[in-house]
Amino acid sequence: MSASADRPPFLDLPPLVALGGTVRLPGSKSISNRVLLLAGLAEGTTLVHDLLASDDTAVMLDALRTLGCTVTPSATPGGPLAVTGLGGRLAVKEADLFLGNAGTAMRPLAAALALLAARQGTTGAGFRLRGIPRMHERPIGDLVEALRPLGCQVACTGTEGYPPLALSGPGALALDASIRVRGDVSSQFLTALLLALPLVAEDRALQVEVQGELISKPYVEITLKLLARFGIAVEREGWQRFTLPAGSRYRSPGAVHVEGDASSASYFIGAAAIAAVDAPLRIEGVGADSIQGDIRFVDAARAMGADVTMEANALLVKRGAWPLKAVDLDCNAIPDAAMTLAVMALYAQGTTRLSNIASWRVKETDRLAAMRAELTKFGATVIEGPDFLEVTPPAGAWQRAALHTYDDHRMAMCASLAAFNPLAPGAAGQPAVAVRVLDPGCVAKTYPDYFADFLALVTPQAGAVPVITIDGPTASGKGTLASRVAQRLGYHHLDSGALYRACALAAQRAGIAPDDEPALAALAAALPLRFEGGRAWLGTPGEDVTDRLREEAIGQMASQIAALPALRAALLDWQRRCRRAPGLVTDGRDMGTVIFPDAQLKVFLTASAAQRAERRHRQLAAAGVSATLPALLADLEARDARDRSRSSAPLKAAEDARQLDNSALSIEASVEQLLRWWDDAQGGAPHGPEHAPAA
Ligand SMILES: Nc1ncnc2c1ncn2[C@@H]1O[C@H](COP(=O)(O)OP(=O)(O)O)[C@@H](O)[C@H]1O
Ligand SMILES: Nc1ccn([C@@H]2O[C@H](COP(=O)(O)OP(=O)(O)O)[C@@H](O)[C@H]2O)c(=O)n1
Repeated sequence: MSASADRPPFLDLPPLVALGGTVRLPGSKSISNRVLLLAGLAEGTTLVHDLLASDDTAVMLDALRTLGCTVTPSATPGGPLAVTGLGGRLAVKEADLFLGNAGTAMRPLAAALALLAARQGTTGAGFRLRGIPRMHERPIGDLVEALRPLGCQVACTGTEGYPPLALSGPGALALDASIRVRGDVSSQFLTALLLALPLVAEDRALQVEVQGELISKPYVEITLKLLARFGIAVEREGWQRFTLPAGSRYRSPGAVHVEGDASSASYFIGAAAIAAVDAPLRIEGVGADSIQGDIRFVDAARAMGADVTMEANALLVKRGAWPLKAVDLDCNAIPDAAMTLAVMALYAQGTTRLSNIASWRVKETDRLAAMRAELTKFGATVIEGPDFLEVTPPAGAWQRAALHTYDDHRMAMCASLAAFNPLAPGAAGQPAVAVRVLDPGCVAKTYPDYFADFLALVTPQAGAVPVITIDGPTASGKGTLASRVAQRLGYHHLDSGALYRACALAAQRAGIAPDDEPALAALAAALPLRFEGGRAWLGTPGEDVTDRLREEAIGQMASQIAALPALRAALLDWQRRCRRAPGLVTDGRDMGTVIFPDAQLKVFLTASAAQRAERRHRQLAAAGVSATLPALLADLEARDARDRSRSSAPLKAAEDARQLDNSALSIEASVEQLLRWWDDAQGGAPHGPEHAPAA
C-alpha cells in the first residue's frame, strides 16, 4: 500500500542505548500466504492458526473471498481463521483481483488461475490480476513464459512480462512434456507452478525443470514442506527437476499453525547483537524447528558476533563480539534478511561485503540502490555493485538523517537499528542522533506493529525521549491539539486531565470526600488506571470509563481535588513514567512548569473565554448533553480562577513556553503551527531530499 493520509509522515526514533525483554513475532508472511492459497484450493475447511495480519495477507484473503472461498474469522480474539476451499473447482469464472504489492499473492494466483481457466473456462473478461504501480514493475515474464507453452492464455495487459495480467480459457493443456521455468530471477515462479500444478495432475505425473541456477532455494523448501502438509509429495532431483506424482490431489490437513516470521526476527536478532548487553533478548515464534530459510540469518548474525542460543521455537540473543565483525558473505540463501546485515555493518570494524544479492533489485523497491542511498546519509561509505553491497561505517560522528523507506517494509524495519548509534564504536564520545524514518507505516505489509514492539524493548539514551507539553485553560483545545500532534509524530499522548478526572471518579466510588487530602493522595498513589487503544480503563481487569470521565460533574470534582498538593505529588511519578520512546505529547495545566520542566517544546494554549465556552457548548451538544452558554461561561471562568490561584502547580505559562492564542485559528492551523515550532526546536528537519529518488 502507498503512504496514505492517516499514516504518519515520519517517525523520529530517539538515540537508543540498550534493548532487552521478550518479543513474540507475528506469523510468517511466506507461510501465511502459501497456506491461505493451499487452503483456498483444497477441498474442505482448514483452520489456520497464528496467521499474519498484514497488507499482503489481506489482499490474498480478499482474492480468495472474491473467488468464492468461505473465510470465517474466529469468534475468539487470536483464534484460528477458517478457510473453506474450492476443491479444485472454480466457483466464479471471472474476477478482478487487486493484489497490492504482494508477490506472494500475485505469482501463485496467476499460475493457479491460468491452469484452472484453461481447464474449466472463463466468462467475460476472465481473471484480471493487478496491483499497485510498483507491482506492475516487478517481473513476472518467466512465469508467463512457463505457462503459455502449456496452453494457458495469459495476456500482459500493460507491459509484456509484467502485471497486470488477464487470464482466460478454456484451452487444451499440453502437460506431457517437461514444464520449464527459469529460476534465476525469482524463486517465486517455481513456487507458483508447484503450488498450481496439483490442480491438473490427477491423471498423470508432471515434471518441472528449472532453467538457470535456482536462487532463494529455502523459499522453495517452504513450498515443498507446505505442499506435503496438503497431501502433495513432490519428488526432487537436486534443485533442477521436480516431479508431482500422478493422482496428486489437495487434501486439507484440518489445521495448520503458522510459525513466526524468520525475516522479521532478523531485526530483533540484529538489535540484540548490538544492544542486548546485560541479558539476552528472547524472541518467540521461530527457533531450531523452523522451516523458513531465513532462520539461517542466525548463522550470519553469529558470524558478525551475535551470541545466539536456539530453542525449538525461540531464540535468545545477546551481544557477543564487540564491535561487530565485518564479514564477506554470499547472501543468496537469505536475500530478505540479509538487508539487516547491511545496517548491522554500521556497528562493525571494517568493511562488510554482502554478495549474490541481485534479486534485491526486483523486490518492493531496488533495495541495492535504496540501501546505498540511505546508509550514506549517516556518513557511511557504501559501494553498490550489480549484485553486491559494501558497507563501511561512518568514521566519526553520525550525521542526522531522514531515511526514505520507498514503501518497502524492510527498509523501514532496517532503519530502526540505526537508532543505536550512541553505541557505534567509531562514534564514541560524539553526539548521538535521532533517526527519522519516513513513512514508517509501510511496515504494515508484513508487520503492522513493528515499531510498537521494537520500542517496547529499548532503553533510550538518558534525557533523549522528547516531550512536547501543551498547557492552558479549560476548553482551549489542548486535548484536541495534543492528540493530533501525537498522531502526526507517532508519539504517545498523555491527557493529564483524564488522570485527575479518574481520581475524582475513583474517589466518588470509594466515598472519599473531596477535601480528604490524605485519603485522596493514597488513592491516587495506587490508582489502577490504564490508557489503551484511545480509551481509559479503571480497575483490574479494567472497566472502560472513557465516557464517564468526560461528565461535567466529574470535571467539577477533578478541578476541586486537583488543588490538593498531596494528591498532585502522588500523581507525579505516574505522569513521568509516560515519557517513553519514541516521544510524548502531553496536555494539562502544569506539564511544562512542574512535570516536564525539561520538555523540548512547551506551548501555552489560550483562547478567549467566550470562544472556549462556545466550543464546550458545541462539544456537549454533539455528545447530547444540554447546557446553557452563560452557565458554561461562568463555570469555565470559575475553573480557570481556581486553577490559576491555587498554591500548588497553578495554571501559568512556563517562562520558556511559546504562546498560542487559537481564538481565530482552525484546529489544522494550530497543528501546523506547533509542528513548525517542533522542527525549529530540533534545529530544523533532518537533512535529505523531501521526496524519495525515483526507484
Ligand atoms: N483551534 C480550534 N478551533 C475551534 N475549535 C477547537 C479548536 N481546538 C479545539 N476545538 C474544539 O474545542 C473543544 C474543546 O477542546 P478540547 O481539546 O477538549 O479542550 P481542552 O483539552 O483544552 O479542555 C473540542 O470540541 C474541540 O474540537
Ligand atoms: N495537569 C493538570 C490537568 C488537569 N488538572 C485539573 O483537572 C481538571 C480536569 O482536567 P481536564 O483537562 O480534563 O479539564 P477540562 O479543561 O477539559 O475541563 C481541570 O479542571 C484541572 O483543574 C490539573 O490541575 N492539572
